[in-house]
Amino acid sequence: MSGRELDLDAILAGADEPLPEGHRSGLLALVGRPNVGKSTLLNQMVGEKVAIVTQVPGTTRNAIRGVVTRSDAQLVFLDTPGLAKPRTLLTRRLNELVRDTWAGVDAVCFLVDVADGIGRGDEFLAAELAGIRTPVVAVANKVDRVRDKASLLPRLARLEGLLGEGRSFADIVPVSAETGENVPALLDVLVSHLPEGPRLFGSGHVSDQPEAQLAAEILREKLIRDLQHELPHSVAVTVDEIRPSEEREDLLEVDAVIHVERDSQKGIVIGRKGANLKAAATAARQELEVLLGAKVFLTTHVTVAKEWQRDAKQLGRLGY
Ligand SMILES: Nc1nc2c(ncn2[C@@H]2O[C@H](COP(=O)(O)OP(=O)(O)OP(=O)(O)O)[C@@H](O)[C@H]2O)c(=O)[nH]1
Repeated sequence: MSGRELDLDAILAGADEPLPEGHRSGLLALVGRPNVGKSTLLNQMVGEKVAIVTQVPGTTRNAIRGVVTRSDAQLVFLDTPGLAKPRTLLTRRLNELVRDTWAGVDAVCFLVDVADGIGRGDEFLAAELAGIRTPVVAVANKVDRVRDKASLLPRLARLEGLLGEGRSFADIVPVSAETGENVPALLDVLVSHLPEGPRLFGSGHVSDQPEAQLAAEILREKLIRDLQHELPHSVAVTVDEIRPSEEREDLLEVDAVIHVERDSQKGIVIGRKGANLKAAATAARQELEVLLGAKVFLTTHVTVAKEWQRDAKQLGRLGY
């Protein structure tokens, strides 16, 4: 009968999996001029656990390009669009959004092609990256194509100075995305720049709209964080879709349903004068705006799941 019941189980099972102490997680922006090897690197990093995912149709600009889940860490890679020449008000605004994303992620992974050499496209991006506080890890890709290994050192030295005076890369890691050489070391370096925290995605479940799933998990994490003493794990969150607002082009609408098991838990989730729910929803919205690169309008609805599941007639009326 109700697929909804199964969904809840899957979400709760994934989110409750025990994680080792010191587990890290975070968002990373993958930045680099066209053809430097971003897709190749991502495929190499995610390996079999690949979760290359489609973009939310509409105004979402930061697609989740891949999720790397290890036993000790989870890395969520965002692909931000390229910066355009700031000729019009629109391109200026769009560039601002890209910069906001770079500022809001935990680390930026900046790829260059050391075989081809560093060019004006890289310099342009580096100048933009120099203005943010987020740690930037420079990845010198395509080392397999540099035949004369002695020439690698001056190339890396040039890369080192690229951010300009007073600003340096958090790390510089030479790799070959094609052969996989040194890619495990790069992953370790990236993980070292992430904060401690639980997985953003449950264990391997990636839906056909992973941004919606991630939105649900972010809100659940905020609720659990605030209410863990009163509400041990008996809360699930579902988001069916993220859709562009019909009224405002730059706005995404997210409707979240919070499922609890008992009426008493509903009161706890909502809190006095709605304070608990408001605090969790605000924190979740702020994180989602970074993730999706757009303004987010988040609505929440709390429902007592057990009662729904028991009442077959009611479920029928609701279309389950
Ligand atoms: N030899 C070699 N080739 C590579 C390496 N990484 C990527 N390539 C090749 O470089 C080309 C571009 O790689 P992509 O991964 O598509 O580059 P991208 O940065 O995702 O490109 P855009 O989607 O245009 O931004 C492809 O032909 C890859 O096979 C590498 O480490 N060594």
